[in-house]
Amino acid sequence: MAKEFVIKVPASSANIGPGFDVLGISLNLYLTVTVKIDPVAFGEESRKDPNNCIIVYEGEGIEQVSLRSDENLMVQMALFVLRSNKVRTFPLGTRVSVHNQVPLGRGLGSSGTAVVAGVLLANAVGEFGFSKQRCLDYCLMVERHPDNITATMMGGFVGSFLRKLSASEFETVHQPLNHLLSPEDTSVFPTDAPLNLGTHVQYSWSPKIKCIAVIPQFEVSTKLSRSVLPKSYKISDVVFNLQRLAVLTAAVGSENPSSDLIYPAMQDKLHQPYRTVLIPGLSSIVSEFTPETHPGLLGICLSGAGPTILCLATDNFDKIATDVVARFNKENIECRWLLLEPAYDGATMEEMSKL
Ligand SMILES: Nc1ncnc2c1ncn2[C@@H]1O[C@H](COP(=O)(O)OP(=O)(O)O)[C@@H](O)[C@H]1O
Ligand SMILES: N[C@@H](CCOP(=O)(O)O)C(=O)O
Repeated sequence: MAKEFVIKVPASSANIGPGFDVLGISLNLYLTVTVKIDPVAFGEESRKDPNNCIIVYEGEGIEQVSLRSDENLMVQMALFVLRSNKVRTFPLGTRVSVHNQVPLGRGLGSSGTAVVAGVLLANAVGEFGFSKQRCLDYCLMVERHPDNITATMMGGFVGSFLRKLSASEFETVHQPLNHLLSPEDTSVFPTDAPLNLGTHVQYSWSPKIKCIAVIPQFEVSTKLSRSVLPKSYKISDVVFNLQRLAVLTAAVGSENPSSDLIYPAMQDKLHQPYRTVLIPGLSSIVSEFTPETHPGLLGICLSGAGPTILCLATDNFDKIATDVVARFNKENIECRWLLLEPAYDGATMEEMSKL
């Protein structure tokens, strides 16, 4: 029996200034995965792969993403979920065609899209019928900051936290990633993901607010960008962020969003100041661009772990974006920019046919 389905997963921008590892918004830029399971058409070819999975890829990341099923993050993630549920490989004749619009290593949550797509892929292939909440558990085993993943999966503007783990859950969750994703012995099924690892809420977002993403032409991996952060913080810096976080989450949902509230509420002392060493121009950009210099601008911050800059605005999108690009150009950094909106549906899976 042949089967076809399409998985569509939006990009995300995490942190939004003060919400480090807490806030995320899904954006209408997509990783789209078309899956065909057809033993007659693809059985012979898929047999060449130890996991019966043919991967075809186009779009962002084409030069760097591995097409081997045991090295590709999305497919590794799907295999982890399949094996957690006692299914060793994909069905014979599985062909996964990826079209990716999400640039890699730019702070737009590409790894989150790959992880979420992988879990939905396994859910569909294995016919497990997991809810999105259960799918999140598998994602949060691998990405231990819930901000991107939760926004990408659930859609819209989202706040989230991870729950406290028992000692045995801690061991399950914190095992080395290669034990989970590239196990040496594929005959041993991994311990299943603990239940309800993440809790989230979806906040209101004014339809007047658009997201300008200014995307530099260089990559900063999230791992590197987290390595420059301090191990502990001054209480005054933590309080600075908490105060702004509380105001920001309500201010962006207002019918008439106010830059008087949003601009100062998007300031941060927990991650951006430390990441300036990796992103030339960052500290000037987030301080020099204001609602006074650029009417229509509501607030400006680093997107995720960077290097993309996120500007929230209600007007003058071209002017704001091209001026940020010009500021990066002064640092000899080329950029492109996109005008984006929240992707409210989050990740979706549509079954096309079952023949
Ligand atoms: N579509 C994809 N398919 C497979 N792997 C991907 C895909 N997108 C991202 N990745 C993996 O995620 C890495 C980037 O993740 P990360 O450093 O967290 O940056 P980002 O800010 O884009 O999430 C890539 O180097 C690659 O290993
Ligand atoms: N809170 C994380 C978010 C990383 O987002 P990404 O889009 O860069 O993967 C962080 O700031 O490290």
